[in-house]
Amino acid sequence: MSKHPPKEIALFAPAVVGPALGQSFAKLNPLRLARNPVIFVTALVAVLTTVLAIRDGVIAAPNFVVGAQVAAWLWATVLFANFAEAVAEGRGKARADAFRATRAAAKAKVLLGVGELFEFKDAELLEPGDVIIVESGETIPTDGEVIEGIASVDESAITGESAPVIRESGGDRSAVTGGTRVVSDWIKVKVTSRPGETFLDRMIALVEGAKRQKTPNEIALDILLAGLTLVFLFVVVTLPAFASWSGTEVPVVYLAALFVTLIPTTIGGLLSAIGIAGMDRLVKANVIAKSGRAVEAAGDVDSLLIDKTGTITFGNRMADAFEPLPGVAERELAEAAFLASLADDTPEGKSIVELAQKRFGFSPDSTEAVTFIPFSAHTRMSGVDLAGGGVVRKGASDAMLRLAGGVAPVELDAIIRRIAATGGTPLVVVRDRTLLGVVHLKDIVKPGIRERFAELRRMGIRTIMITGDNPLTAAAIAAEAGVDDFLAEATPEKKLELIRREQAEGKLVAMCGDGSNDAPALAQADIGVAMNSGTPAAKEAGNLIDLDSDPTKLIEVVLVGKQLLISRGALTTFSVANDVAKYFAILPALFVTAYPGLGVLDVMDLGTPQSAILSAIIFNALIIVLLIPLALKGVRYAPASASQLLKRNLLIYGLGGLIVPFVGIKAVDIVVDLLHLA
Ligand SMILES: Nc1ncnc2c1ncn2[C@@H]1O[C@H](COP(=O)(O)OP(=O)(O)OP(=O)(O)O)[C@@H](O)[C@H]1O
Ligand SMILES: [K+]
Ligand SMILES: [Mg+2]
Repeated sequence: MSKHPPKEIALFAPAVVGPALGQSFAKLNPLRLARNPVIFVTALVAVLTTVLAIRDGVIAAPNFVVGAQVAAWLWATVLFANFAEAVAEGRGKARADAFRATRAAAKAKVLLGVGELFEFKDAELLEPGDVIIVESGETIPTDGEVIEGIASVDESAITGESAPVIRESGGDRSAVTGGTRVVSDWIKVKVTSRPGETFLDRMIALVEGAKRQKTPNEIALDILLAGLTLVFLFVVVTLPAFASWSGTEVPVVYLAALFVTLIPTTIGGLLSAIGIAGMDRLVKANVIAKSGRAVEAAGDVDSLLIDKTGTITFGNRMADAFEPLPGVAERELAEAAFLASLADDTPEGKSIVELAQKRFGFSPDSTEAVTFIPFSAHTRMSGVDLAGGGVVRKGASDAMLRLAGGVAPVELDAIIRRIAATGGTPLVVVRDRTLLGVVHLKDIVKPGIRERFAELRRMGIRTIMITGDNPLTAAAIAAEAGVDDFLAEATPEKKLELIRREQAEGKLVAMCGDGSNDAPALAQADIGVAMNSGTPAAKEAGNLIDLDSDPTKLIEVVLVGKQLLISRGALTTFSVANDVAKYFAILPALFVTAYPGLGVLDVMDLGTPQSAILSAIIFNALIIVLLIPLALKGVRYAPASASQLLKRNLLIYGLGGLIVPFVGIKAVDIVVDLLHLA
């Protein structure tokens, strides 16, 4: 049964915390520490203070007791930062382990190309191009494309969704994933993945964060934090000169403590945990991100391109009626539509065949030898060339009018308008350049979609519906769904062009899609969400994959991205603001003998200079641990404009960051005093 990873992994689940504690020490490896400049510098200072403490111990200097404690707390600071990252990674690892357990070490039935003859082969030895047969009850051994047959497939091992899905040849539901199970019927599958490179393999690596790269934003923030560190280094190394000029001598360990409290250790320690947690939140929403960059970009998206059919509408467009032009019998129209759909394995084509059979009892075998012209999103039509020279086509009205070489007769126009006004798709049927009439394909706007678009508008995101349908149908659906704009009669080229145009205006564009036709647009978009049910080409081109194949998921992806950016901003603000209190703690402690006037800075009225320094360094370490839950869960986010959010966060995290340490350091100082630590 389903071993899908649990959705909720408790923040400090023992299975995560245990290994994370070990990892905190493993991450002391200088090569790993060096990835994080602020924490690396903190570790260097910890080494320095440790050496000084040993020296002071040997010569029994009076500074020893405080110095040794400072060194210990500096190591704790580094370990806490490592722990934050390890906990964030641990949640991903726990999910990856659950996925790993579903990997089947099955035997595959490889067809030999002669009838139904097959031989058994180890699943790990399957090569792209092999054709396998998978029958009811069997696990699909690797990724592939259905080339024959139709089956319901239980994908719960990967998606956690228990309802089986249909997988069939042709169309956009032909991709199957290794590790899922056929629950009825059979399918012939052409293998598309190399051993070890299946979707499940890659998903495990992504969820685990094994190849996590820093995003450009993270690198930029790292550079900024490193710059701040350098500035404070300069400040601190010049202090002894001032001090000696005024006749005070400041012990090096105090300077070291001051330095570490001043540099942005809080955000430095939590930065990578915030990024990992963002990707983990997406996994929880059943979306796999191929890069952290895609998640961040989602948070900044300006325009959202959304397919009409199947995304805004339910998309199982079904033929509902044959509407002939005056002078054409309904049966004649139905027969032409039937012929033009015989080899059309799109849902639209199949439904036309069904309707024609139901109404007029046509049978597929009675047809003359024919050449089939499959549907393509470029031509927006499909049909047959009959052996006797007849040409039958059905398709979008503009395409059919071009084919028939004329303008629409008023009667045709009236039918098209009537169908389009209800949001239906009119398919015009032409036989030998004669317009016969229209097939009415029905579609329904999904309930609740309007509210979701309203939510996006509140976030300042523009929604654009794209469809291959005619402008009238598009306008009807657009109005009903409440999108901001639409592009009708779209071909894959026009989609691509629209994305490029938006990007040229400096906008960040997101889109989702499932068909091979969508692959170029998915690749061009800044955020391309591919449906898991889609074609392998689409999944390859997207930078996010939605395991539930729910196109409205884009909205959640945007929310997670926004929350990631806002969490990082809020914690950076907090981190910088939070250092201010430390000047008030440490500066008076260092210089109050030389400059008694500095005593006014000691607003916290701390016990002794030593306890002040120790309290500041202890608080500086503890705040990292205290903020881990916030870094992992993310700052609360409700749709609002950027300026509202900025105001709110400056108030909470800026002001909070200023005030909290005054209270915190004072509290630690009281404890330090009580325990006579300094
Ligand atoms: N099987 C088919 N045979 C002939 N014409 C079709 C068929 N399916 C769709 N069409 C016509 O081609 C047009 C384009 O179809 P396409 O699938 O590219 O876009 P769409 O489904 O209308 O919109 P979306 O981009 O939202 O999926 C349709 O609007 C319809 O008029
Ligand atoms: K600090
Ligand atoms: Mg379509």
